[in-house]
Amino acid sequence: MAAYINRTMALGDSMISRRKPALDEKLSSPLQVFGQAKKQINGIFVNIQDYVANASERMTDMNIECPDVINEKELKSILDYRSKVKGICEVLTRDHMKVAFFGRTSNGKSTVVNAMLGDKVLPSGIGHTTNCFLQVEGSQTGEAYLVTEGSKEKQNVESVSHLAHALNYEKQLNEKELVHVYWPKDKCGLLRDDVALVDSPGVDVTPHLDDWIDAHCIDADVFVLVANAESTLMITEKNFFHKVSSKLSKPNIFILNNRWDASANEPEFLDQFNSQEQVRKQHMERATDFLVKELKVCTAEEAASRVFFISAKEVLQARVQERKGLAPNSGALAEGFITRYKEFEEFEHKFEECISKSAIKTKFLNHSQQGKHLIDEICKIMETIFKRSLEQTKIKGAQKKEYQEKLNFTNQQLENLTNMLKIKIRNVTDDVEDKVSKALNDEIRRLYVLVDEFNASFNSDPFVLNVYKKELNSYVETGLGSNLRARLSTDFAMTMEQSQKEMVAKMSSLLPENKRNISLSNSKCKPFEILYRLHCDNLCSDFHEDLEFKFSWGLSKIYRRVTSLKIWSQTQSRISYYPSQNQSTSAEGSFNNNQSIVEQNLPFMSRFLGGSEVTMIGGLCAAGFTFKVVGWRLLGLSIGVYGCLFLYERLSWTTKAKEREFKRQYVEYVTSKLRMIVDITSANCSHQVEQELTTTCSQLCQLVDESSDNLSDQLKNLDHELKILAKSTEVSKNLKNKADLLKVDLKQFDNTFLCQN
Ligand SMILES: Nc1nc2c(ncn2[C@@H]2O[C@H](COP(=O)(O)OP(=O)(O)OP(=O)(O)O)[C@@H](O)[C@H]2O)c(=O)[nH]1
Repeated sequence: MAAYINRTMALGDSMISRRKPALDEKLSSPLQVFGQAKKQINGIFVNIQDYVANASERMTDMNIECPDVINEKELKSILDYRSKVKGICEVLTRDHMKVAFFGRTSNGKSTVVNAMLGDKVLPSGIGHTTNCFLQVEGSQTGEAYLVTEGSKEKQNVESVSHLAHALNYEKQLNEKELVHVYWPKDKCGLLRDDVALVDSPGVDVTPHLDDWIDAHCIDADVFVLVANAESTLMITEKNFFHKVSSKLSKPNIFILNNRWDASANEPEFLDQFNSQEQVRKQHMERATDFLVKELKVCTAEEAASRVFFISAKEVLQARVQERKGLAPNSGALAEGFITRYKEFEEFEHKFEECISKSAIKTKFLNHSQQGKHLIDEICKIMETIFKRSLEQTKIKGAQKKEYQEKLNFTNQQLENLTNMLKIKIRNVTDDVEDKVSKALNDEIRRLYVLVDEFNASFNSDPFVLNVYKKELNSYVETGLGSNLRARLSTDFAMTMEQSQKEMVAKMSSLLPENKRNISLSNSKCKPFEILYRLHCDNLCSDFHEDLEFKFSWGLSKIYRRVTSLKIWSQTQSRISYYPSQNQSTSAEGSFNNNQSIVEQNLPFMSRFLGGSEVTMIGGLCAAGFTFKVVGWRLLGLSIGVYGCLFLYERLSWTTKAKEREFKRQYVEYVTSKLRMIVDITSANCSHQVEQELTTTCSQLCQLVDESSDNLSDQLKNLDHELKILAKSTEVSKNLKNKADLLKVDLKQFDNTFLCQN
């Protein structure tokens, strides 16, 4: 992102340093206008190239970071513009003004080129000397050399004779081929100002005029027809320019009537000054007609400044003299030399004006239009990206607001629901505790029925009895458990299911729609069931049965009964006195309580009465003896009946009776123990329910938390995307503004260099 910002700043800086096109008023030659225009459009295109390179980099980053804003097609267009601009820049650096010289052989084309260059650069002479196209242009290195077509080899050229020799050596050169002659720029003003001069073979020596035009004339800014003033315009010359004008729209054509010195020195003209004027007038009319009426390349007024009567030979000689430091007219002056020289200079001036204007138009108008079109296209893309960024910012902003509100609402609702569910869970667990407590008390009361139904074989042998006790414990535990389940499971399962459904319904309203189909992990396998952990083995670990025979009419028993009746009546009176304290105690419970009081006092009584049944019988015998005096018969009968009773009970003390007695003691013991754990068991069951419901609640809360976390993550992503969108909005806006500035530069260039021409 930092690189992204740096590049934005770099682009800003580069745009600040852009140059404003303006025409320098102090130019010495019209050719320099072309140079200035070239420099300025080059500068503009360098800025466009920087701009497109920066835009490409930024759009590539944007395409990666925010593909919704710029699509592949737009990115490709911008990337393609880089090569287009590069191509234009390359063409711009190569752009120069080009003038091509045509005419019949020996009309003096090479001499005219040399005269314009002010030096004997190209070979000239009688007969067909130029056998291919020769383009003279400025050498960047300051050296003189030539390069033949299709070759990159530089052949050094030291002088014109050397060049002629080199060209002769290349005899195999085709007349259509082009040889580039690079001549030091400092030796010639024209070359300094980017003018390339193209000499050609005579138009009368080739049948391939069309090929010539296609190969060498299409990009020429000015054509110079070098005619021979000693003769009239020939059909071959006219023919050639007809072809040129049919292929190019209004080519700039100059007609030079060369060898005007020779015409002036013709014997018949020497005494007839007027005749020379007539010849000039005749040439002028024919040339004007040719340009205006036949070729239709200019108006009659313009034609007056397109036809000249010169002597290239004289101008060349004068300029070579001047170059040598001699006076240009140091030799014998031919008649009318000054006038012809001045006319040549006038031609040069008109030519410079014409080629500069023409070249600016032909070379730079196209580039400027291409540049404007390209900038327009980029502007459109930037505008689209800007609009899309704003649109996306709006959408994402609204989305962010919606998510934020949703998150706040979810958190608030989650807090409210959690509090509500806590209360709900507390109510359910309280209810469960009450129901379990009630059901367990009921089962304890009905314990004797359960124990009575246990029908494993009983044996009073201690070892077997231990096994019997274990089995009975297990049986009671299972029986109690299944009875409790039968009474409570359906009710609890329904309560749990209803509570869980209620929780799910409430919590799912806080979840996204696609996640509302909740399946709880704790309700997957089987319905919830409470475990009643009674642990009868532990409860009865201290249980010790008493299976010794006890005579029911023994003295200790009688005493026990009497005492228990007395205590029972006392307890009853206490119950009636404190009824509220004993409301929950049943009659059976009171009885058991009384019994336990009796049992507490039993050891003392037993000691007092002799400790055993046998002792008591002995006591009775002693008492009978006392009653001997009362009557043996009555005493004997009583003893007999008492003995029979004892015998009957002793004989009735069978295994079955022991089993009954064992079960009675067991029920009595287990009942007391179970009553002690009623509260713990019911609390334990309610705790299981609470745990189950709390687990459900926390699972649901976790789901809601996950969805809240998702929302938070989405909010973070949205924040990030909004930051990128803000950048893309800023970047596209900046790039569009900068493209507008470049467009202004191009328009200003057009106004300065193209519209005024
Ligand atoms: N008197 C006179 N002779 C000229 C003038 N210009 C050229 N010549 C001579 O005409 C002959 C041919 O000149 P070139 O410059 O070689 O003619 P060209 O048209 O280039 O001929 P090719 O290259 O063969 O097509 C040379 O001997 C020149 O010196 C001129 O203005 N006056």
